[in-house]
Amino acid sequence: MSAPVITVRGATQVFGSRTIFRDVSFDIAAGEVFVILGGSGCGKSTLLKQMIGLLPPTAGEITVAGHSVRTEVEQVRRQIGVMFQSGALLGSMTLLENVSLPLSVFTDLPAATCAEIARLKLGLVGLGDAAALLPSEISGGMLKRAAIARALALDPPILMLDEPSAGLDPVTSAGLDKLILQLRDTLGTTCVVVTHELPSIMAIADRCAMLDAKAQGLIALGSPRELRDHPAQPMVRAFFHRETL
Ligand SMILES: Nc1ncnc2c1ncn2[C@@H]1O[C@H](COP(=O)(O)OP(=O)(O)OP(=O)(O)O)[C@@H](O)[C@H]1O
Repeated sequence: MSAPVITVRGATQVFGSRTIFRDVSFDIAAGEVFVILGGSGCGKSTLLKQMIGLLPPTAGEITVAGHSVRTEVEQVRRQIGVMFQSGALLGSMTLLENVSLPLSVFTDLPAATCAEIARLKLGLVGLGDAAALLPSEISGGMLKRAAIARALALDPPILMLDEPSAGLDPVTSAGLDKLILQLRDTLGTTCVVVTHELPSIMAIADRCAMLDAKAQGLIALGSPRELRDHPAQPMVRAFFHRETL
C-alpha cells in the first residue's frame, strides 16, 4: 500500500451517555477507493464528519495528509471535497453557477476563470451540456453528478461521498460508480464513500471498513472480496451474502 493519506487511530464517538463507536483504526492510501459500510445508525456519517474535521472525535486521532483534524481543521478541509447525503445545490442558481461558487468564495480568480473551471468540472462528470440548467430541471442522477462537480471545484486530492447512490435506480447508480472509478483513475483522487449498496461496494471498493452498531465499532477491514469470501463475523457474512441473522 502506498503512503497513507488518512490515518484513523482509536477514533471514538460518544454522544451523551451513548457510545456510537470506539477504538476505530485504519489507514487510507492515496488513490484508494475506500468504502465505509454498515447498518443504519452504526456511525458511518459520524466517522465521515470526524475525518472532515466537522466533529472532533471524543477520543483518538485522525490525520489527513499529515494534518490533525483536531488542531489543523483549515488544512484538513483544503484536502477534501465533500458531497453530503442531501447533495444540496442552490436552487436559484444554474449548475455552472453552483459549481463556480466555491471558486469565487475561496479563490481570488476572476469570474470568467471561475466559470471556465466550473465548465471543465461539469464536463468531467458528463454534464458539459447542462451548465445552464437549474437543479429543478435535471434528474436525481444528474444532481448527484453536479454535486460531485462542485465538490471537485477546488481540485481536492480527496473526495468524500455520503451515500451517493441513495434514491437512485440501479442503472443510474452504476453510472455513478463508473464516474467514481474514472475520477480516481484520471485525477488520482482518493475517494472515501459511505454506502450500504452491495453492488456499488463490489464495483468500486479497493477496501472497506464495516462498522456495527451492536459491536460499537469496526468489525471488518479488507477488500470486498476478502470480506465476502472469508467473513470473520456472522454480521459480515450476513451483509455480503444478504442473509438474515
Ligand atoms: N449530533 C448528534 N447528537 C446525538 N446523537 C447523534 C448525533 N449525530 C448522530 N447521532 C446518532 O449517532 C448514531 C449514528 O449516526 P450516523 O448518522 O453516523 O449513522 P449512519 O451509520 O450514517 O446511519 P444511516 O445509514 O442511517 O445514515 C445515530 O443513532 C444517530 O442518531
